[in-house]
Amino acid sequence: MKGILLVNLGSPDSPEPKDVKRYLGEFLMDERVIDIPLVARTALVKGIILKTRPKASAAAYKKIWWEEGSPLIVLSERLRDKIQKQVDVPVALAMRYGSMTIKKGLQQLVDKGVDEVLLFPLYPQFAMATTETITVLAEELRQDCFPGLKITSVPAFYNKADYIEVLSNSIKKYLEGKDYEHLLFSYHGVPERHIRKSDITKSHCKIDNSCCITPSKAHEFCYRHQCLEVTKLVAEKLQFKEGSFSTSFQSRLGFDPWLQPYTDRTIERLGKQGVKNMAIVTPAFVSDCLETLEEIAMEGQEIFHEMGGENFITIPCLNDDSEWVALLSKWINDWAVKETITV
Ligand SMILES: C=CC1=C(C)c2cc3[nH]c(cc4nc(cc5[nH]c(cc1n2)c(C)c5CCC(=O)O)C(CCC(=O)O)=C4C)c(C)c3C=C
Ligand SMILES: [Fe+2]
Ligand SMILES: [Fe+2]
Repeated sequence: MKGILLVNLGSPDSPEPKDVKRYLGEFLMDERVIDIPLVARTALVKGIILKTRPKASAAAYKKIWWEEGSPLIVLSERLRDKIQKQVDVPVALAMRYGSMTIKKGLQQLVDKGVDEVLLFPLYPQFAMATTETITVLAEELRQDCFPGLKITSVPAFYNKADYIEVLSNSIKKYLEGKDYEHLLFSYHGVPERHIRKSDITKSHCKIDNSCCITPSKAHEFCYRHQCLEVTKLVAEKLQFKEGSFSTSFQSRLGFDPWLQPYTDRTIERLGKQGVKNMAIVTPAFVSDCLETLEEIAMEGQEIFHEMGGENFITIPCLNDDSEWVALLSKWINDWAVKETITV
């Protein structure tokens, strides 16, 4: 029997510093997130980051935490439940980090008689820290704990026409009747080094103005290309005028160069340039989370107001939007019934 495992990033068990510390320890010790040798990673994460960051992160989590739990987890559960109503195969949900492990998710499916799993990383764009870390861990678990299981992974779906349509519709619906001069597409950043490491040609990605718009097979695994492409395809679909939208990257950590331009500096610049009304959308996340609800909707808004901006519109992620649920259910049904994955 077939079954689906949806996988999102994860959250701490609670917004208390001890739970945030445990969660960040697992997250940041992932070699596909902080991709330096183990000894240096351990020294950096355990010796420096985990000594100070959990307290500050816990304070941020407390500002956005819901009565039912972490927004990212609650919204992912709502998505799973709605999809389950539209597909005939069992749907489970797991998180790459934290207590809702991929191992538990696979076990839930196996307990229901599943022997063929569609592994669905809930990330539109490929990155070492998104799709790759999930598929690698799932394969390790299959070999170690579930040798009889067949696992098929859904690749990044950033350029699929039906995904772009659903995303565009949600942006359009949310902005209907609202006044704004500029729409910023803000994606989670990654260190530039990650882009070079994922370049399968080992020569294409220069992280300049041209590589990501010059056709290359590197783009199948280029996070920067895939982010820029989502902006381009949505802007084409919604017929945005040149100059009325742009792309930036948020949530950088540490001192290495990360993808630019940075979101906080872009918001600052827009405010300084006299933009009074801006909107912001965050298409690297399918569920609202700390990075959208705190970093963008709270901190981003504060920066904009300090720079003289007046109206800051944050567009929700796709969350459990009905068109999004219908699209994911269609992709799943195509796989379960027709043996094909259209994504
Ligand atoms: C597109 C998705 C994500 C990528 C790529 C990504 C890369 C990445 N992240 C960090 C460090 C942190 N990220 C944090 C939170 C966080 N990150 C993502 C998604 C991506 N991260 C999400 C959805 C969240 C929110 C989780 C939630 O519970 O709501 C955090 C924790 C918060 C904080 O202390 O700032 C850290 C740290 C690195 C180093 C990285 C590298 C590629
Ligand atoms: Fe590129
Ligand atoms: Fe992150």
